Amino acid sequence: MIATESLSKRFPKVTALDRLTVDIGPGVTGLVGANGAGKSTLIKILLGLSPATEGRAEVLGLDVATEGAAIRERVGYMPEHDCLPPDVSATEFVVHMARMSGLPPTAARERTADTLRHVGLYEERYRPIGGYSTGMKQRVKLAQALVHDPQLVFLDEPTNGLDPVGRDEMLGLIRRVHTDFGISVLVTSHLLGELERTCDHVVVVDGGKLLRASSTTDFTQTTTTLALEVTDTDTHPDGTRAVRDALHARGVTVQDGSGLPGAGHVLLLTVTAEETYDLVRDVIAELGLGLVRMEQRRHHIAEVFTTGDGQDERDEQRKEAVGHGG
Ligand SMILES: Nc1ncnc2c1ncn2[C@@H]1O[C@H](COP(=O)(O)OP(=O)(O)OP(=O)(O)O)[C@@H](O)[C@H]1O
Repeated sequence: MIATESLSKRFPKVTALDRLTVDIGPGVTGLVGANGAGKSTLIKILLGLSPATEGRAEVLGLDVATEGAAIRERVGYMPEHDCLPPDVSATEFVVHMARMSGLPPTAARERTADTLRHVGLYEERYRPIGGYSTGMKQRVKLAQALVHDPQLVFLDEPTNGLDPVGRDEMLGLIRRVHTDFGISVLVTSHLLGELERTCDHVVVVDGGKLLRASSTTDFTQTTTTLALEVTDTDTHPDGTRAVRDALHARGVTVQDGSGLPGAGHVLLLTVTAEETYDLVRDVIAELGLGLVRMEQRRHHIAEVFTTGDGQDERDEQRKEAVGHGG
């Protein structure tokens, strides 16, 4: 759906995108990064609204440098900032946007009614937008991005300004944009946890650079830690040590987790493949020990942000994003 190759955007004082190469397929993809990471800049380049300084990019096989208009016909865009006229109703506004994208009057009205219903605006749709809550405004912005039945939508921070309930509702809507209509979605957020729940794929950018791109399950599975606690027996008075030695002998790296508060005799091991679980089960059975606890500590995407040098000015934002995202 989207392919970029060494894409850079330099402003006089800042490099917003730095040789970004990424491929994004169909489905719901999250573009994650702290404020200023370059997400909005990337979206504007992909829509053909802002030229890249270097590199190239394609959206739906169309070149962003030369085919911006064709891209915007096929792609919906929900901008980050409030851009709605306060004195017209949602219906009037969305019909207008549908007409702007080339739909004839009747089709524009029908599509508007369907789309507003889909995003959860009913009677309120006839009232002026100026009196809407933030959540309702976000829904109108989403509706105008969908009304011309695009193949792909770019949603820039759609949960901004929403309370937790509003956020969950918006994330549910975004999921349904794909499942109900087959429209692929690129959604940005600085809140990592919410994209982890909503997206099939996640692309993480930091300081304009690609930090990581993979499926959401890869993100979480490859970093799963297993906490393990076993009983002691007469044969193995220190069951924890026996398991650790046996797992070591089979090439599994095990850490002693007993230093952790309240952890007791706990071993921590990194699960790299499905077979690790079988191996653990076999080792415990062979030693004749009882299993007290086997618990997954699922790591979050947020952790990709904690592996850097931890020194630059983006740190505070990362921490904030991690804190809100879990
Ligand atoms: N028109 C511009 N002129 C100069 N600098 C810009 C311009 N647009 C963006 N930038 C800078 O480029 C960097 C990336 O900005 P961008 O808006 O793409 O980030 P973002 O990840 O979308 O964050 P946010 O969610 O805060 O918008 C920032 O340092 C920003 O200040």
